[in-house]
Amino acid sequence: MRARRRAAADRRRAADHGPEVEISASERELFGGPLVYDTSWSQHEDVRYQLDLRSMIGGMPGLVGRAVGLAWRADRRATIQVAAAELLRGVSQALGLLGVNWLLATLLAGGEITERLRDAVPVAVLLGLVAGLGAVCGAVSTLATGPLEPKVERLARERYLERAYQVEMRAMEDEDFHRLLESAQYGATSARNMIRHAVSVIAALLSLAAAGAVLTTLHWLLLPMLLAIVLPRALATLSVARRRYRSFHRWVQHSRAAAMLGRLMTNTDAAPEIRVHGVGPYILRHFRGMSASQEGEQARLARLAARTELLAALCAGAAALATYLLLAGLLWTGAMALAAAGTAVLAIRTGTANLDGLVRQINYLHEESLYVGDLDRLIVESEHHRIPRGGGALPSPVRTIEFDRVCFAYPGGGGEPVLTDVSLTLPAEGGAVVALVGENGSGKSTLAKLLCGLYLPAGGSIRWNGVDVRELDRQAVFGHCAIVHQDHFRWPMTARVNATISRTDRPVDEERLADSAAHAGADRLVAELPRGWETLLSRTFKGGHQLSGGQWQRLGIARAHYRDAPLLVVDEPTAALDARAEARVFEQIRSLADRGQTIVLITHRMASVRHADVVHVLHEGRLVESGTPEELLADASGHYRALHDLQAAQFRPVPGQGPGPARGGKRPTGGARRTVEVDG
Ligand SMILES: Nc1ncnc2c1ncn2[C@@H]1O[C@H](COP(=O)(O)OP(=O)(O)OP(=O)(O)O)[C@@H](O)[C@H]1O
Repeated sequence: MRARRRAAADRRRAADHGPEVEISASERELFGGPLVYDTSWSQHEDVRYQLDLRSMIGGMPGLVGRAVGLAWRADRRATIQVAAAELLRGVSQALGLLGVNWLLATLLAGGEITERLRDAVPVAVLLGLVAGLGAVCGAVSTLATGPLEPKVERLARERYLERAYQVEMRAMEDEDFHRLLESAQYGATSARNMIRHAVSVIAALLSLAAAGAVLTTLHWLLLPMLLAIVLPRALATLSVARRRYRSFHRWVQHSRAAAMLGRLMTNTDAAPEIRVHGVGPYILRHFRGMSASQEGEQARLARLAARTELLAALCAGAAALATYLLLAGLLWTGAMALAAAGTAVLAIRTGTANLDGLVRQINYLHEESLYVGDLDRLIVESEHHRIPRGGGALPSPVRTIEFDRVCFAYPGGGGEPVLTDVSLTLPAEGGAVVALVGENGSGKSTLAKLLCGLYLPAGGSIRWNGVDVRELDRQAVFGHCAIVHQDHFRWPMTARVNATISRTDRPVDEERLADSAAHAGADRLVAELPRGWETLLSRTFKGGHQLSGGQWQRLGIARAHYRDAPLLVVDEPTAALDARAEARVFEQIRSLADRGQTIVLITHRMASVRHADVVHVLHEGRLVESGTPEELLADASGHYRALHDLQAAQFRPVPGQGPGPARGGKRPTGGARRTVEVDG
């Protein structure tokens, strides 16, 4: 017997949890097996279905209190307005119920009907006034909640964004911190949602309390009876919600993959292949296949929900029947007047009306509070990772920046050293081109980032005129530097913003802007744009314009020039430029150095390095050679020489083939190549 009961319980539980999600044929074919999405940023997927009735009721005051706290910080006046309006609405509901009781008692009292009607008029007027008060309170609450919600969201988002840009780069690359950053981004929207859910919860609770209070005044037994009606429905709502969330969790990868297939069909980049290679029907077939299995799951959930709700309705119905029998008994024995019984029926209906909504709202409130909790945690955590404020002023003028046995490893790099014992001195006064060369991954860009203060060394020190960078005001260090990067960011804004965003601390200087554009060879490009500097450089918006990679690169160079910083780091500046533009950039770099700026040039083009004043060669994170280009070339067994010779060899003529045509000429059918000497 017991075994049979246990088996039945197991079957029920299995039906509740649902079958393991089977790998569909589409999933196997398209993705090579079961999909597992990285949901590590969302730490709360499972919390939704851990919530039970007890923890829900216990946690409710804290949750509502938290929402009120958020609202209070955003707008005290609006918070008071909402609270007062909701409270008054609850009171008006209780008064309304009592008024109905009074009205019924007057109408059902003995005596002439005309007399009874006359007596009922003032009560009816009072009831109307109370109902009007309730309606006005509802309107006031809506009016105040409208602007309050976005204000709460804005404040929370501002806190988030502020912290996001004020932390060290190191933190941005720390896996745990980044996960928190991802998770906390939902905190602002959740804070806003909390206000809405909290207002609904307060309104429903007050309505329930009003009904409960009136029932208690009518007969003490009626309150437990109300709870007996309410409880099964509350439990059913929770159970259906939990089941839905559990299913969501299991099927999330499936539905996301199906949605992704849908998006691929409308993707502009994929559009040519979809048409020419006939990919459309193939994707559509798999989309249909993946969607069909989800439809089955939805049907299963609907069956279970129908069963649970029916069961709950049966229990609630039995409790309601018992309540009405009790009312009949009380009427029969004369323990309750007919008018009071009528009011009780109305109070029971009022009390149970918004119940499903109430349970759901508390559930949401709980869930949203977890994301708001993440935001709070981010605020605390980011304090530990914040770029220190204050610090010593930069020495003036900065003469040298010295790396002394600098070691560095990226937080996400598994502790692998990227720079080891790097010691070098950069002249920071009088103008110079300092080139950093080395193979891919040798640490050149990392060294440049340390130079600009984006990272602090893990070992050794970086000293500005002998002062450790850790003791300096980092904002001042940033202020001393400008960066041109091959992958510089393309701001989806106007050309003007793209060139001047490097100096937002002062109004745009038109003269300097024109000078920067000319310097970067971007002046003609801008003149040809449909709206010149005001042209929007983003296709996301109507009227936006798209630049080519090389054109973006020129704007990036103009941006760094516009910043007008004493130290300019140029990291592979010419990767997307044509040969003429490239030659021009290197000429400009030299002229900037001649005018007093220090240029740190990172490049693989050995031909451009020959104009540098000093070259540092990195190999596997170590500084292996330093010197002028001539000195380094003279060392036949050196790294620099090896890199140089390798690149020069690519331009030598292929044996047996004659010299190529003149620059810009057409290549003859014989396949001859142009000979270019890399170095003098
Ligand atoms: N943000 C990062 N997190 C973890 N590792 C990184 C990060 N950036 C770079 N690295 C690693 O550090 C090493 C040095 O990279 P770096 O970009 O400094 O080299 P590089 O000499 O500039 O290379 P390239 O010539 O290819 O631009 C590489 O092994 C790279 O994988």
